[in-house]
Amino acid sequence: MWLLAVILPLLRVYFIGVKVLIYQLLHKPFTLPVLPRLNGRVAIVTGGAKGIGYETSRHLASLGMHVVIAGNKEEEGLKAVKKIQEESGHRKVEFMYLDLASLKSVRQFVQKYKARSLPLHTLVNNAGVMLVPERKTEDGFELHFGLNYLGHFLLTNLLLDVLRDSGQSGKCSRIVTVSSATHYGGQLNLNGLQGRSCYSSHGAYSQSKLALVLFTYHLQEQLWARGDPVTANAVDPGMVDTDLYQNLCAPAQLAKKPVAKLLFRTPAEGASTAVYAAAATELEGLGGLYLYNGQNKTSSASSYDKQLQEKLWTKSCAMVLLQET
Ligand SMILES: NC(=O)c1ccc[n+]([C@@H]2O[C@H](COP(=O)([O-])OP(=O)(O)OC[C@H]3O[C@@H](n4cnc5c(N)ncnc54)[C@H](O)[C@@H]3O)[C@@H](O)[C@H]2O)c1
Repeated sequence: MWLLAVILPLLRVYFIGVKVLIYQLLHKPFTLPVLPRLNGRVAIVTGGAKGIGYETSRHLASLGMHVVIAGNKEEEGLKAVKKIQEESGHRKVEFMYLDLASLKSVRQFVQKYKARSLPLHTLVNNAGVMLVPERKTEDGFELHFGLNYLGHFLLTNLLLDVLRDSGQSGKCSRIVTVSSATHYGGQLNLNGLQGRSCYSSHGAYSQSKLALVLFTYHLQEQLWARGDPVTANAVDPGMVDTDLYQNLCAPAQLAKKPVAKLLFRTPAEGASTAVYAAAATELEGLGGLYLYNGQNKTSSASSYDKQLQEKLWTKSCAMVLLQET
């Protein structure tokens, strides 16, 4: 039983990792097309202070966007802001505190943001943690599920009215959610979402990334049904050399270093699909996509299961105490 619950998710994640690395060995990183200027438009990038999020923030700022880096490490966030401002000469970059592992913090962030009466044209749900030993969020949820998925679920829902009001036909607001190839190995355990009897950090991470894809597709259906000028897409950055791998065990860390040098994407390359989803003209009005290396790909079979999407949505609303619409 333990073997199945712990070893199988680990093997699945490593198998997927090897497949991604082979792909990256054989394919060049995606090159961004020329993107339009986005002066006057506002973006929030969660976890935008480092790694893929930092590169996403930097690129969106270079297109003229007002970028709000939302994160739980103030010093790191302010440093990132300064660096982007100095490099680009673009002043409209700022940090706002947001701890996605706390539903209270998510609500406070949204309250503060709304009090400023700023519009919101792009929300990049990027922040995440991976392979963390068993831990719970402030609200008692398994950490990967609570932070990577539920925090973003609540954040997006609370910001939907601003996104809706800021979008218009032909110029939709955009929600870009960073998932991962590990979602292909993810299994959503609706009866044990808050943790498993045998904890697997690999299973927990994959589950949270699958939940993000299910959420994106269901959200897009709702947006279309209401005729809202907002689109929602999921992106997969590939395997990227960032601090996300800090929780790998020591031997895996050692093995990762040379492999990462050769085969991992740089954070800027990893960010390119998120930037593409956030800004590309050819994606105007398109939603419910799973973008990888700049292309629309098929996500896992279970991510298209409409019943599962609905059940997850209903359960998530109950978990974050949000009234279902
Ligand atoms: N690096 C990869 O190979 C890879 C592959 C697939 C998907 N991803 C996804 O890309 C996203 C970015 O990861 P990365 O590789 O840049 O890692 P990273 O560790 O460099 O960045 C993660 C960011 O999330 C933020 N964060 C963590 N906990 C938070 C919290 N409680 N509240 C708010 N922010 C928090 C961190 O401060 C950091 O800015 C993640 O969602 C990750 O799952 C990464």
